[in-house]
This record gives sequence, structure tokens and C-alpha cells, in this order.
Amino acid sequence: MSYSKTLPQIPLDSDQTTKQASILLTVVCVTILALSIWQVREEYTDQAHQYQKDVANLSAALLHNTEASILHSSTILLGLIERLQNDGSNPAALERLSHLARVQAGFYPELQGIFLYDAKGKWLLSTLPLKSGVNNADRDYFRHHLLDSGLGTHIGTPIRSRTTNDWIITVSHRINDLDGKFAGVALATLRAQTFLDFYKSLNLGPQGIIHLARTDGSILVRYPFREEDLPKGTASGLLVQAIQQGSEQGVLILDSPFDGVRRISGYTASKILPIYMAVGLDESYAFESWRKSLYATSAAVLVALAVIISFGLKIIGSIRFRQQEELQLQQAYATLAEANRGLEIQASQDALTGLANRRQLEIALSQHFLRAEFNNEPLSFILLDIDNFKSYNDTYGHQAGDRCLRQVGNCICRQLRSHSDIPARYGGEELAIILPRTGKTGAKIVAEKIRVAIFEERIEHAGSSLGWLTVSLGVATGTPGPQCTAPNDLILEADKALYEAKRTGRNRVAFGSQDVEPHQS
Ligand SMILES: Nc1nc2c(ncn2[C@@H]2O[C@H](COP(=O)(O)OP(=O)(O)OP(=O)(O)O)[C@@H](O)[C@H]2O)c(=O)[nH]1
Repeated sequence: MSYSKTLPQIPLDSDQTTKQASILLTVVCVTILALSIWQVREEYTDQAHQYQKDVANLSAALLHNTEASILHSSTILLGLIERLQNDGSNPAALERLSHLARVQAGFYPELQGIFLYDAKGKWLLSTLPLKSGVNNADRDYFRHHLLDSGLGTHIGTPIRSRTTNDWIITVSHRINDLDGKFAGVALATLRAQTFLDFYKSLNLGPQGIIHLARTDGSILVRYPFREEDLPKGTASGLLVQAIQQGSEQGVLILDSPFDGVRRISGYTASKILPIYMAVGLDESYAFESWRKSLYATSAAVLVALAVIISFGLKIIGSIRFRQQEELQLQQAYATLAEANRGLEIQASQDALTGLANRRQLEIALSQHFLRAEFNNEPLSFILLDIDNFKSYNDTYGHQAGDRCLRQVGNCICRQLRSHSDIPARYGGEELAIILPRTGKTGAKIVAEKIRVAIFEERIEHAGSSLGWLTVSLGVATGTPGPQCTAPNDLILEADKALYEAKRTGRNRVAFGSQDVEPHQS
């Protein structure tokens, strides 16, 4: 029995398993990373859309509010012009008009003042205290109406009030006389500061801007207010171009010509006045909450990845370690099996001759005895003893005796059927042979063949009467039954026969207790 065959074979697919674990770890990490990037991008897009919507909506609401202020002013002016044309400009009529104008101006906090000028630019009416000697014929709005016969609302560029020194936006109308000739200008002035205060109350972040401008690009109000910005025109030529090309509302990402800040700018153009409103949020402020979420997500993902990778590497490491141990265990099993095989051989083999030893001989004889009993067939057993071996040892030395024993063993093996006959060392210089399924005649032939073969080896032996080494053999044959009840019966029988062969002169074969056949060759 080969011990190694009964050991469990441990599959060593270490590389495969480690590779699969590494792939799994990579897939998990890449998936987490990809999902996080996708989520952050989605949040960015959502936030961008939200801010674009917000700035566009806010610009529309603020424009609506500004339109209302201008249209209120315009309505008041048109009413005054109508009255002036009907009642004339005598002091009493002007006094009534002045009272009416003051009452109406009081309704609108953004309205700084209401004024009427004659064709020379001289003040006819003012809701503010008049400064003597001031003539406004030099003002842009005055020259505009002088040269332009149109009766529509004119919105002027911001100027400093000569009365209060405030920055004001002018809303004006041409006054015609009954013949349709230029008769003066009706003017309403709106405080820029009122608009700025309102814009300030809206929380647009540190760099947020709001500007109200004419569609020709002239700034009317810009929050945060800086005097030096007014001559610069509009925040961006691109925005004005878009409006001039008919765009009513939109969103642009623009670098401001005022401060160089990149902003998301939403704008709305008026459908009834030549103005537009723009609201801009600087990008860094607009995406501040997104950026915070990005940092938090990145930190969480990095921590998660670090934990997953470190656990993954630990698992891969322990898989490798276990597989290493399994490999070592398997090698230990192999070594053990090898050692067991050696021990098996040692336990069953005679070290000197390489034949089966006495223990193995007895086991084999018992097994063959049982088989013979079962099959009811004969079994033969031969005991062989070298003649005068003591004298051989004494003459040639013990080591020569050992070599001689090996030679005799090899010679016996060559005479046997290797697949069934079993040669063994019985003890000392005594050898034995089990001949399964062999009757007396066969055993006799084999024994005789051995005896002759050993003699033919011509091993010099000075202590032998023939001069060569000879052997004596005792043969026992039996079919297990009442006469032959145990393997030992065959051994005793063969031993008796051997004794008989020795007693009757050696170099011969003796059979059971009866036959003894002498030989002289
Ligand atoms: N060299 C060697 N000698 C052995 C071994 N085993 C037994 N012997 C020797 O074999 C001899 C056997 O001697 P004896 O039993 O007196 O028998 P014998 O001299 O062979 O005489 P007969 O058997 O009567 O022919 C002894 O001297 C043993 O020492 C062995 O393994 N090697």
C-alpha cells in the first residue's frame, strides 16, 4: 500500500485565486471612484442649472421693478405736459402744476425730483428748491429732445444732480407747443442710490453684481457702485450684442471688463423700454456649496478606498499566506509519505539481501495459505541453508560471507517466477521461498533448479568437500486442510526436511518427512 495515495490532494491554484481577489478589489475601487465622480459631476450640473435659472429669474424680477419706476415717472411727466399745454405756463398754472408734481413725486421714494424746462432750458417747474441762474440746456437729455422730435420716453445716462449732487437717472419727454415746435423738456430724476440700496439688500455674495443699462450699452446703475465704472459702458460687449440681436433673456459666463471676475450672468431685456437688467454671480461663490460637498465626498471616498484597499490587501495577503501554508503542508505530506514508504520497505525488506524479511515472509505465507485454503490448491514452502557457512566466514571473512549471501539471494531470484514466487531471508544464512499454487512435483523442480544454479555459480569454498559453495534445501508441500492446518505446519515440515538434507550429506533437496534425494553434482 502506498501511503501517499491516500493523502488528500490540496489544489494549488494560488495564483488564480490571488489574481481574482486583486481583480475584485480593483473593480470595487474603480466602481466607487467612477460613481463618486459621476455623482459630483451631476451635482455640479444641477447646481449650474439652478444658478442659471436663479440669475435669469432675478434679472427679470428686477427689470420689472425698474420698468415700473420709469413708467410711473413717465406717466407723471405726460400728465404734467398735458396740463401745461392746456393751462399754459402762467404763474398760477405753474403753481398748480408744481403742487400736483410734488404730491405725485411723494408716492415714489426713488423719484428725486420732477422738472419742467422751457425751450431755452430755463426751469419752469421743480419739485426741488431751485438754484438761481442754473440752466440745463447743456444736459444731454435736453439736447436729445431739442434735436429729436419724438415724444417717447427718453432715459438718460447717469449724471450728478446740480441740486443735490446725487447720482441720478433721468427720464424725460419732449414738450411741444400747439404748433408742434419744441417748447421744452419734462424731466423726472430717479435716485441711483435707491436702486443701489435695494440691490444691496439682495444677498448675491461678495462678488455678485447687478447692473441696469440701456440697450446701447450705457450703464445706468451698477451695483456695487463705483463712479469710475460709469464711463466704461456695459459689463460685456457679448451681452449687449446678444440683446441687440434680439435675445430677450439668457445666461452667459462672462469675464467682467470691470474687475476681471468670471461670473454666471443672467439678463433680461425690456420689451417696452430700451433697457436691460443683468445679474451676475461669481463662479466661486455660486459653486461654494458644491465645492464643500466635493471636498466632503472626496474625503469620504478616499477614506472608504483606503479602508477597502487595506482590507483587500490584508485578505489577499492572508490568502497567499494560507496557500503558502497549504503548499508547505503538502510538501510535508509528500516528505512524510516518502519517509513512510522507506519505513515500509525497511519493515518488510532484508537490508543485506534485498529479499523479503522474516516478518514479511510470515505475512505473505499466511496470506497465501488462506488463498490456498479458499481455492483448495497446493502451496509449497522451501527452506534453504548454505552448507558449511561458518567455515566460509572463517576462511574468507564475514564481509565476504555477506557478499556470498547476496549472491545466493540473487541466484535464487533468477530461478523463480517473479510475479508469484516469494524469496525471503528466513534468518542467518537460511533463506526461504514460498511457491503459491505449486504441488510437490513443481516444488521439487524449483528446489533442484536452485540447488544446481547455486552450485553452477562456482563460488569458491575451501571448506566444502566439492571445493564450491553448495546449499541444502528442505521442501514442504501441502493443501490446507485437516493434515495441514496452519502456515507453521509447512515451516516445520520444511525445517525437518532441511535437517534431513543436512544429515544425509548436504548439497541436496529433501521433501517433507519422506523423500530425500541425494545429488553429487
Ligand atoms: N557473513 C555472514 N554470516 C552469517 C550471517 N548469518 C549467519 N551467518 C553465519 O552462518 C554460520 C552458520 O553456521 P552454522 O549454523 O554452524 O552452520 P554451518 O557452518 O553452515 O553448517 P551447516 O549448516 O551444518 O552446513 C555462522 O557462522 C553465522 O555466523 C550473515 O548475515 N552474514
